[in-house]
Amino acid sequence: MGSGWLPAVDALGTTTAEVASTDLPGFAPPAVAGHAGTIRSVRAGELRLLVLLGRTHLYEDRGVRAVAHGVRTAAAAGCRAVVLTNGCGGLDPSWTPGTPVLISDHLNLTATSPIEGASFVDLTDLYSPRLRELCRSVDPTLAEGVYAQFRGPHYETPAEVRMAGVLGASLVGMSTTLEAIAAREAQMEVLGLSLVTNLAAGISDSPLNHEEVLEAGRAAATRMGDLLAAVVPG
Ligand SMILES: Nc1nc2[nH]c(I)nc2c(=O)[nH]1
Repeated sequence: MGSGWLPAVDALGTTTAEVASTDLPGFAPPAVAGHAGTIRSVRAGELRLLVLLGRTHLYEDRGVRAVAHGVRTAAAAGCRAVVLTNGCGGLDPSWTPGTPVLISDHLNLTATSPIEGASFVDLTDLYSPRLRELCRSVDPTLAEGVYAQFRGPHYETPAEVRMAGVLGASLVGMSTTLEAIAAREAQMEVLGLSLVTNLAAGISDSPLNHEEVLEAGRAAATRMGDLLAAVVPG
């Protein structure tokens, strides 16, 4: 989860332990001082969850291993499924800020991969049809979209957003696809959940304001927590 999702975690269950991710080997220090990532063990009914708050983005130039490290740590700890959440830009004008969208597939526009060596991982149905159906059984109004990851940290130009649309994307972000690939390589079941916090560049004629983007994410995180809390026991 991005760090803005903290309100959602409390809706998931009872935190039974928490560590700073930098207390564990391999986790990069926070990109923004004072925003250290944490890893929580949360009991949600019969389930034990690991909630990783904060992620390493590719644009931090710490390498792809750092980007995939959180997912790989969860897999090593025995997690069999991962829910990847993000804030992103939307290409559908009806997706107002705060709209949750299930990720049905992705376009990895980063020109890189977390997989090293001749490991030809199949990515068919990477975003679990079973988990997406479970989400829709909780909220039938949930939209679905294809998520395109750009390297960032700059936002896309309107022309790049149009390009992503031509390629079939309806969500643009700077995370998630590399973590999803690493999760599939670790044979985890993957659910991707985007929170549209802004209309992608050029979709509306107002310029992007990162503070407004972050505020929309915080405002919607609680609602996302209710959805995750309804889905997770499944
Ligand atoms: N690439 C990209 N990433 C984002 N993250 C958020 I929040 N909004 C955006 C966006 O419009 N484009």
